[in-house]
Order: sequence, then structure tokens, then C-alpha cells
Amino acid sequence: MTIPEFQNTALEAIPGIASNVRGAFRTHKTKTLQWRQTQLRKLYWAMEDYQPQILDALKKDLHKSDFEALFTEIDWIKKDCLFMLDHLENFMKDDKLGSPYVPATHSFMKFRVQKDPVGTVLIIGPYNFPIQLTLAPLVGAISAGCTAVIKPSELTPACAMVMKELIESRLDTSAIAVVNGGIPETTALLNEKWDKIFFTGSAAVGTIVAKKAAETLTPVVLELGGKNPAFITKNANLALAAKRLLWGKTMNAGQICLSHNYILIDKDIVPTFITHLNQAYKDMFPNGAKASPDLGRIVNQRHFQRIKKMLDNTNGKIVMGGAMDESENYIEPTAVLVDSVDDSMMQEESFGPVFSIYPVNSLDEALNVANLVHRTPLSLFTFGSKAENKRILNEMTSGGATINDAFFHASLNTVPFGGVGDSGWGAYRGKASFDAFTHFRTVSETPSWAEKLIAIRYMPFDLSKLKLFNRFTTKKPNFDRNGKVVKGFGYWTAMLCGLGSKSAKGAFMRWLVVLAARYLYVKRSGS
Ligand SMILES: NC(=O)c1ccc[n+]([C@@H]2O[C@H](COP(=O)([O-])OP(=O)(O)OC[C@H]3O[C@@H](n4cnc5c(N)ncnc54)[C@H](O)[C@@H]3O)[C@@H](O)[C@H]2O)c1
Ligand SMILES: CC1=C(/C=C/C(C)=C/C=C/C(C)=C/C=C/C=C(C)/C=C/C=C(C)/C=C/C=C(\C)C=O)C(C)(C)CCC1
Repeated sequence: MTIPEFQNTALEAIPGIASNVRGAFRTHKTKTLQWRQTQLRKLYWAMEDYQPQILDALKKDLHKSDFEALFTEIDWIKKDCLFMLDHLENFMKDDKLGSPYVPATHSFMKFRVQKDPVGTVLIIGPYNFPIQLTLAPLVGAISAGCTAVIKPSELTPACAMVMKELIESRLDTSAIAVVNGGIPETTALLNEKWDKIFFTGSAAVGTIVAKKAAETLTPVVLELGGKNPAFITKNANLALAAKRLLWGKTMNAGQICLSHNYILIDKDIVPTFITHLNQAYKDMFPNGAKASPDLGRIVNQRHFQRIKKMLDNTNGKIVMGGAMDESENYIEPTAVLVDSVDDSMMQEESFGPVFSIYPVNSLDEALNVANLVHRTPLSLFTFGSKAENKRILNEMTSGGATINDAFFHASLNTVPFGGVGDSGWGAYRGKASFDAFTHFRTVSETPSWAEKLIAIRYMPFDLSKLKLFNRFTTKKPNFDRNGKVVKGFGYWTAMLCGLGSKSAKGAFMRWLVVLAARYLYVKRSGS
């Protein structure tokens, strides 16, 4: 059960690999339900059978504990396969279109939306959840009937090699291929023509991918990062907020696109919060974080140095943690109390177990700071009263949000996940994974017998016929030029007939009550 040494795919082989999967799409075999189901079933069992190698690879690459490896990577993909297998037939069905989208005049044209695979796709993965974030998009691509090339991150070489072996030994390699390598190999892949590119990684590389894709008008899904804020007000349960936010920075050693970069907290409660934070740390790591078998390590020296630099450059005060050991890329979960938005701990994406605490005078100030630091982060977290949480969600945009916890909104493989603005384009997971690789093709079919009925469209035109057509098909507005609803004859007639109810169901119920009352009255008067 040895994991092979990492090996780049030969650059000169890449055009051939891309061409093969493109050719496989043109055979149309991947469009059948049976092909998709078989691949998903095979992937499920490959995840099961390769579990020891994957656990080993995740340990080698990221020092990931078996608990996290199973919870967020292996079992995640197995659940993805099972979810898709349960719902695929349903997802693939045409949506038949009727009222209110298709008026009666078009009803015999059988309007429907057909779910077509977009074609041949390129999936580029990141290093932090190397298995989940590379194979989950693949589950979406297979489900949609696409052929695909995946390019795992070279920063997690053991995982990349296990994925290559797993896919090549178990899946249909004419339609699904793995290319391993770094920048040259990814650049060679980007030089090929794809029908869609699904990229997970940094905004900097996302920009390179989007620019390259734009040259050939190739659509892209971008799953990027963000400087994610957490808001804590005086109405929060501080002990719980501390514990949950610490969890968000310890899973995968904080190397999570979704985890908080900084905490905006009412200045009066800062000392109590810091006490709770340190207590939560002690409870989680009774023998210190370094000794914990559960805490991962930073992926490599470069990222270790990047996070260290954030701490070296801060003018803030470390109020929890602060230790590090370069020899094993260990960084202790660390909180830094800062007093400036320009501080390195506020300005850079942490993507590690470190975060800042920024005291504010009010929620107004917190919202101003958050919008200044990053207007469209991937996620945000709120710990406050119901009204405060609602206000934050209303006044701050983000890809997703969790109320009263760290990134729990992204803890399910079945609900849509994605960024907004510069934290990402598009979403996936659950049905959204199928949709991400599907083209929704509207199809209609004009029956020959209807020719006379629809002849109005042909030249020479006849305006009087258009008027007649509009009389049947065009609704009159129920609003005036100032945007106000006009309560005309139709409105009052409907209200009268509906006994004051605005809906047909309400009107029916009201008439039922009136008729029942009338019936009882008549019955009583008669007896
Ligand atoms: N939104 C999400 O789902 C999500 C998930 C994980 C990570 N991220 C983000 O990803 C970043 C960390 O991950 P990473 O370091 O693996 O990202 P990265 O952008 O460095 O690398 C991602 C992929 O792009 C390739 N790549 C790197 N440089 C390239 C170049 N110049 N040209 C072409 N391809 C290139 C890599 O080989 C890798 O496969 C963080 O910013 C994090 O927020 C986002
Ligand atoms: C309620 C019943 C039970 C108990 C249920 C329990 C204990 C449920 C607990 C659920 C928890 C704690 C789930 C936590 C999940 C968190 C996850 C999976 C986080 C995932 C994060 C990910 C994948 C991050 C991704 C990062 C990305 C994309 C970017 O980098 C029972 C079962 C006891 C009995 C019935 C009732």
C-alpha cells in the first residue's frame, strides 16, 4: 500500500489527454443514465477501498487526523455519490413548461427545458481539502454527463497520486483523466479548449484562469477565498462564541477558505471574550495544541512563512497562542488583538490557524469596517440578538453565512456552496453540482397542423392581427406611471367576488364559511 512518488504528467502528453476526453464526449456514451450511475457507484467503492491510502496520503500531506480525513474528505465524497445516485434520474428529467411561463397560445408547442451536459470540463483543485475539493466537482461533472480532466494540487502530492491511481484503476479512463503537476502543467491545460473550467483556489490564480478562459469565451466556476468577518455583540453568548470560533480555526489547522479572518467585537466585552477563548483552547487542547494528535499542520514551508509573516508584521498583541515550530510547519491557534484596519492581520487572508480581534464601538462601526476590509467575502458569522444578526445579513454581502457558529452553513454536502463577487462565481454541492455542469436547453416543438394558427408571424405583416393577438395574450398593468398599484374595476370586482381575499384559495375558504353559515341558519330556521 505504498503511495507512488509524485510525478508530473508529461507536458507533451497533455494535448492528447484533452483531445481523448473531448472525443469521448462526442461518443455520447457519458450522457446515458447508466454510464453516470456506473461511474458514481464505482467512485463510491473506490473511496471505500482506497480509504487506507487516502488516510495515509492526507496524513503525509497535511498531518490530517483520521477523524477529519473521514468526516470532511472520504465520507464526504461517498455521501456525494449516494446523494447523486438517489436523485440523478429526477435531476435529468426534462422540466415541462406550462403556466405561468407558457401562455395558452403556445401550449401546444410542448415547451420544455432539457438538461444537457456542458461537455468536456477541466477541474483544478486546491491543497486544503485535496480530496473533497477535487472529487466533489467531479461527482457533479459525472452526474451531469460530462467528460473531465482533473488537476489536483501539487502541494498535496501524496493525495494527487492516490487520486490518479484510484481514478485510473476504477473509472472510465476514456472519459475521465487526471493530470498531475504545477504551473506548467496547469498552463498547458488552460491552453486547451474546454466547455467549462471549475477552479478552486486563490483569487490571484482564479484571475489567471478567468483571463485565459475569457480568450475562448469558456465559462468558469471560481471557488475562491475571502477575508471573512465574525461579528460579536453584547447580546452574544460569549463562551459559546469563543468555543465555536476556535473550532472554525482548528479544523484543518484553519486552512479553510470559509473560516474567519477577523472578529469585530464590542469593545466592552473584549476582555471577557479573550478569557473564554483561552478557556476554550484549554478544553480543546489540555496538553497544548502541539501535542494534540488532532491538529493538522501547515501544508508547506512557503505557507508557514506566509502566516508567520502576518504575525511578524502585526502591531497587535497576541492574546492566545503564538507559538510555532518551523521544523514541522506547526503554528499554534493564535488570536491577535489589533487596533487598525491596516494591520497585516486584517489585510491578508489568514488561511491558517491565526485570526485577529478588532474592538468596535458599535455595530455601525463593525459593518463599516467589514465592508472596508472585504465587501464580498466568502462567508460571515454573527453572534448577536435576532435583530442584530438580521441587520448584519441585510447590510453585508457574503457567499454564505452562519448565525451563532463558525462556517456551519457549509457543513453539508447537499446544499449550495459558493462565493459572491470576488470570492467566487457560481455554486455547487447537492443539486447545484449537477446544475453547475448542465446546460439548461429550452426546447419547443411546433406541430405542423398549427401552421394556420401561428401564421401571423410571417411577412407581409398585418397590424390588425397583432392587435387581436395582443388582446388575447397581453395583460394590462395594474400599476400607474409612479409605480403605484391601481385599484380599478377589476380589482374591486375580484375583492367582492373573493369576499376580500386576495388569493383564490382564500376566496374559496371564505365562500365555504359563508355557505356553511347560511346552511346552518336555514336548517335552524326550518326546524
Ligand atoms: N472557495 C473555495 O471553495 C476554496 C476552497 C479551498 C481554497 N480556496 C482558496 O484557495 C487558496 C489556497 O489554495 P491553493 O494555495 O491551493 O490555491 P492556488 O490558487 O495557489 O492553487 C490552486 C490550483 O491552481 C494551480 N495553480 C497555481 N498557480 C497557478 C498558475 N500560476 N497558473 C495556473 N495554475 C496555477 C495549482 O496547481 C492548484 O491546483 C486560498 O486563497 C483559499 O481561500 C477556496
Ligand atoms: C440530533 C440527532 C443525533 C445527533 C446528531 C449530531 C450530534 C450531529 C452533529 C453534527 C455536527 C457536529 C456536524 C459538523 C459538521 C461539520 C462539517 C462536516 C464541516 C465541514 C467543513 C468543510 C467541508 C469545509 C470546507 C472548506 C472549504 C470548502 C474551503 O476551504 C443522533 C445521530 C445522535 C441521533 C438522532 C438525532
